[in-house]
Amino acid sequence: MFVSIDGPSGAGKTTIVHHLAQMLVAGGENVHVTAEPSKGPIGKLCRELTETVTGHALACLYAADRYHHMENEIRPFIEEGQTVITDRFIPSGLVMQRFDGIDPAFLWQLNAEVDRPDLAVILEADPEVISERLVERGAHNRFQLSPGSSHAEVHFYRQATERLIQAGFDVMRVDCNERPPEQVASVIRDRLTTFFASPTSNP
Ligand SMILES: Nc1ncnc2c1ncn2[C@@H]1O[C@H](COP(=O)(O)OP(=O)(O)O)[C@@H](O)[C@H]1O
Ligand SMILES: Cc1cn([C@H]2C[C@H](O)[C@@H](COP(=O)(O)OP(=O)(O)O)O2)c(=O)[nH]c1=O
Repeated sequence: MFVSIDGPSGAGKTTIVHHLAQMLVAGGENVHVTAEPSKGPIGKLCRELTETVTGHALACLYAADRYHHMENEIRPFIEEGQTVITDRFIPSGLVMQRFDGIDPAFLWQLNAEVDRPDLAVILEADPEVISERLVERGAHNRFQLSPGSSHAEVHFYRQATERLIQAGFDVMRVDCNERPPEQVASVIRDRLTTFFASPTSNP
């Protein structure tokens, strides 16, 4: 089982991944939590270079990290029978580099050969809500610093989500405006429980 969690900065990805993993482990699942940029060599480069490298070069670097992450971490853990949850995956790749003006069709092509998650969760919240959370938490990157960045990110996410649905991804959109993180995580856990119960999902 492979689950990705994406959504605008401040929507709650890292918080929800933590709660979801705890809930699944408590329910007896073997869970491996990971994130992008990954902890691998290309992910390390991504982290070092996001503030200074832009545009197509950065988009290619994040895509390279994703392919390497998939081959060297995600697939092996899935093959071991673990449930892999990643904090950011393809949807982030379709969204973040748009801040540098990259064409969504180019981003789609760059990510076209990446394994699809069994469930791509998109956390949704209004721009006003996430920008408030970001002020409280602090910005993590240059994309979160410009005024109106939350509005732009929410808009890019809507477009990316529509594209994923159109391409046949199993997308779960979760409203994170009002619900506390534990409740968001339990809504996702309930959806995953239906996967675990299905005879084809756990060979
Ligand atoms: N559902 C929620 N309701 C209220 N606050 C939340 C919720 N989810 C996360 N937060 C808070 O919002 C901030 C951003 O959360 P974080 O998990 O870092 O988001 P992301 O990883 O999407 O950038 C943190 O301070 C976190 O405690
Ligand atoms: C996966 C991915 C991440 N990023 C960037 C966005 C962030 O700067 C960084 C991930 O940082 P992170 O700490 O996950 O951001 P936040 O918690 O605020 O959501 O990587 C991209 O630009 N493209 C990508 O494809």
